[in-house]
Amino acid sequence: MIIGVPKEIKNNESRVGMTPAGVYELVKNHHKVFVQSTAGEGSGFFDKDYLEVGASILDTIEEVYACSDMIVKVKEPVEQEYSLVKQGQVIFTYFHFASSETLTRAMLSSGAICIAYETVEDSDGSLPLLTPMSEVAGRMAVQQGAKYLEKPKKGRGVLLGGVPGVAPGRVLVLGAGTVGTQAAKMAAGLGAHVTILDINMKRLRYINDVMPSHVVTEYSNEFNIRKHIQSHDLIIGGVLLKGAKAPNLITREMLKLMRPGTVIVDVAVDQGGCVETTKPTTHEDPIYIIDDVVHYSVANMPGAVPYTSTVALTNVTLPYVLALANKGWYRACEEDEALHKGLNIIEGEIAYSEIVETFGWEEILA
Ligand SMILES: NC(=O)C1=CN([C@@H]2O[C@H](COP(=O)(O)OP(=O)(O)OC[C@H]3O[C@@H](n4cnc5c(N)ncnc54)[C@H](O)[C@@H]3O)[C@@H](O)[C@H]2O)C=CC1
Ligand SMILES: CC(=O)C(=O)O
Ligand SMILES: [Mg+2]
Repeated sequence: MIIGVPKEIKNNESRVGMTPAGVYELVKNHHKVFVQSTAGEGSGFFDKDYLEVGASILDTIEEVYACSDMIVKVKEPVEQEYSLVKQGQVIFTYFHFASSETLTRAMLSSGAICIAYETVEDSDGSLPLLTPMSEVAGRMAVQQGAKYLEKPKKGRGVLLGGVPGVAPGRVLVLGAGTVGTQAAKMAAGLGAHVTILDINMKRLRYINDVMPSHVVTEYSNEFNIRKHIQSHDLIIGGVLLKGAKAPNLITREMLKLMRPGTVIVDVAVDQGGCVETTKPTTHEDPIYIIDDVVHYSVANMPGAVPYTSTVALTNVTLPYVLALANKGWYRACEEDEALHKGLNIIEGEIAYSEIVETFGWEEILA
């Protein structure tokens, strides 16, 4: 098979879909790999590193898409790439379709096979290709939140750890999954008081067992959310309904309950966000303010730490890339239930029911 690795063109996205280690394995399995020139530079992998393990380097993104049976990348294709995607081509990447009807329609009309990292699902319900990036984003959420709580950044002017004689800052985490757990761990490490909410009691029991006593679990309901947003300095959104639009746990009207300078980091933005006023932002221009509440909602947070993120991501994607290349997408998905769940669009038809429900469409499921 011919596999293409384009350079990411989303704002400040410096990750790359494959490292030289991945090329090495594919070439060993008799596949041909085309990497766009400088695609790996932002993550510390140079053209010569790819050439050494048998890749060919192409100058333009057009050439990479044109010659490849399968494209392996990181983020969803952006508008400039829509017309490059070919009928029958496999695109293996994050898509987050539920957050963009435009992207969904573009991929439907391309005739490609879209396999989404974020919906590949193991039999225990875990999401092996989302987890490492959620680990990065959950940890980063506290770093970013702490920064925007500073007064010159428009925050309340609260130091999360506090100091002797002054109470620490308060962090409210919505969702006790991967993002939420990592965020709680980092915030607790800084000395902040943490409240974490979920509707899954198993997750709350786990958090209660492993975290220090200044991380407090509570059930997620509107009453508790309304209460806590009034007294917390930093709110981190890490809620997920797999493949679907995230629920709006904080409505526009609830912003008025918060103190001026409260910071919301809505990590769930890539699935539409769990705050009604969330809209996607970029690393270049990451925040906006509504009702004196600072909103940070960058949809590709791990893109800012590509040295860590590229390796963490490609560690887990490579076995699937190899299976898709060795067996072809149909057999690879037929033989692996986890990968099968990654199928979102197959040659013009939707294969993941939550997308249909999100947009209220009546297309027949593939
Ligand atoms: N912005 C970015 O750069 C990134 C965003 N993400 C996104 O972060 C989100 C969370 O991802 P993960 O932590 O991996 O998901 P996860 O599936 O591990 O955790 C989600 C949690 O939300 C909980 N939940 C569902 N409904 C809830 C409610 N009403 N109240 C409270 N909790 C509720 C679930 O029970 C689950 O524990 C996803 O949308 C993911 O795509 C992940 C990585 C990077
Ligand atoms: C998961 C995701 O959206 C990201 O890593 O950018
Ligand atoms: Mg207010």
